[in-house]
Formats: sequence, structure tokens, C-alpha cells
Amino acid sequence: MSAELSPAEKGKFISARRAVDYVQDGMKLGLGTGSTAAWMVKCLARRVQQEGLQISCAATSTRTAELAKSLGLDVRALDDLGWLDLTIDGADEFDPELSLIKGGGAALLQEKIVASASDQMIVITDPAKEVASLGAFPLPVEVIPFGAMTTKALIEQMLTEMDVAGREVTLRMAGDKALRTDENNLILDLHLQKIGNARELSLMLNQIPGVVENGLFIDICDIVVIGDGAGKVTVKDISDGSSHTEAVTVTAADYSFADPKQ
Ligand SMILES: O=C[C@H](O)[C@H](O)[C@H](O)COP(=O)(O)O
Repeated sequence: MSAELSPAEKGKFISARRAVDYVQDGMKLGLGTGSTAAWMVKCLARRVQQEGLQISCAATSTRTAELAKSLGLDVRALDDLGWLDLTIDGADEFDPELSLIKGGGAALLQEKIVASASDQMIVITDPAKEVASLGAFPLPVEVIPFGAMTTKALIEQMLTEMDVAGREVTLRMAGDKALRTDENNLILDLHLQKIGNARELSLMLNQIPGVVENGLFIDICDIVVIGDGAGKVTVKDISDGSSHTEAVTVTAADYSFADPKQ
């Protein structure tokens, strides 16, 4: 029997399981990265096994690919699948327009490529990540290693010129070394406090030489599924502005997979 989940973890599980309801036989899927996405991969693998669904998947990180393969999912290269039907992924923040900050797990580049190649993106999340305005979560920016400190200085100069509230930029570390992404790049975290114009900031960042991509996802997410550890799930759909809340029951057997290690 699995140990009782914390309310936060139960919320993640609830949102992941609900989002997997959107998966249909024959779909080509994008699999996100992170602790919430890991629950989704487990729930998906269970559905595939129980219902014999024929689906193929493109993963957004090495760790998600490894998890999905270990659970028997058919994982292919994105270029072998072409256009995807649906991507399900986590997020670090989302706002009322379903704009997102992603990249807390350093997978933003593959995540953005995969989500942008999908008919639909569903974000799975918990209530703590809902914000009126993006920016409390540090904005991850993936940069190439060559001249990374020069790129950092260019970003700081741009933030000053844009008069953004916070301007601290830090190099993300993994222990005593700079963290490397799956593409062997670096992550700069922008501690901005509040992002006024996310669209403008995203465009400006991506014009700086050395920046590969930033963690702002604008006009990409279609649906957010918010799992609440108290046993509720809220589904917000940007296409029609609808929002509804469902009561859900969760037993320990429902989440008795091996612990997600992401
Ligand atoms: O790079 C990682 C991703 O953008 C994650 O989806 C995001 O950080 C959310 O992760 P978690 O579900 O672990 O909070």
C-alpha cells in the first residue's frame, strides 16, 4: 500500500489523471516533464495497458523518455511523429489568459517545441501555481554556453531599458557546477517579481544573441487542469472561457505506482 500523499502531491496526481481522460485511441502525444508530468505518464501507461490504446509519444526530456519507455509506452523522436494531437505538461505559473512560465525543471526548450507542434496543449497543475500576473517564479532562459556571461549582461541591460521590476539574473547550478540542459546549454533564471508585458519580454529575450529560448509560453496552452488535494479538479478552457469544477475521489490504490522521481 502506498503512503498517503501530501495534499500538494495529491493535487498533482488528480490533475494528471483527469488530463489523461483527454487521450484517445490512435493519438500522437507530447509528454511533458516534471513531477506532475511524471504522474501523467504513469496514469497514461495504466490506461494504455488497461484499455489497449494504440498511441505514440514524443517526450520533452531524457528523463520523461526514460520513464515512459520503462512503463511500456511507445516513445519516438518528434520528427518521426510530425504533428501531434495533444501535449500534456506541467507548469510553474499560469495566469488568467493561460500564459505560462515553464522551465523550473530546465526542460523548457524541448517542451516549447513539442507543445508548439501540437493541436492542443493541456497543462496539469495545482492551485498554488495560479497567479494574477506572471513573474513571481523566476523566468528560466536557456542560453548557449559560449559567451554566456556576455548574454547575461545583455539580458540585464535589456531589463533595465524595459524598466522591469526585478533585474537579478542568476546562473542555475547543479551542485557546484552550472546545470546543463538536455541540449548541453545553460539556464539563466530571471528574478523579475512581476512581468508586465509577457509577450513583449518574450520577443525581446529571443532577439538577444546567445538566447536559445525562454520559459514564457504565450498562446500555446489551451486547457488548464487544476488538481486540488482536497478532492476537486477544475478545468479551464481558453477556447470558450469556460471553467468548471468536479469533485473527485482518490484512493491509495489509484496512485500506487512507484514514486515519480522527477
Ligand atoms: O522544465 C520543467 C517544466 O517546465 C515543468 O513542467 C515545470 O517546472 C513544472 O514542474 P512540476 O510539475 O514538477 O512542478
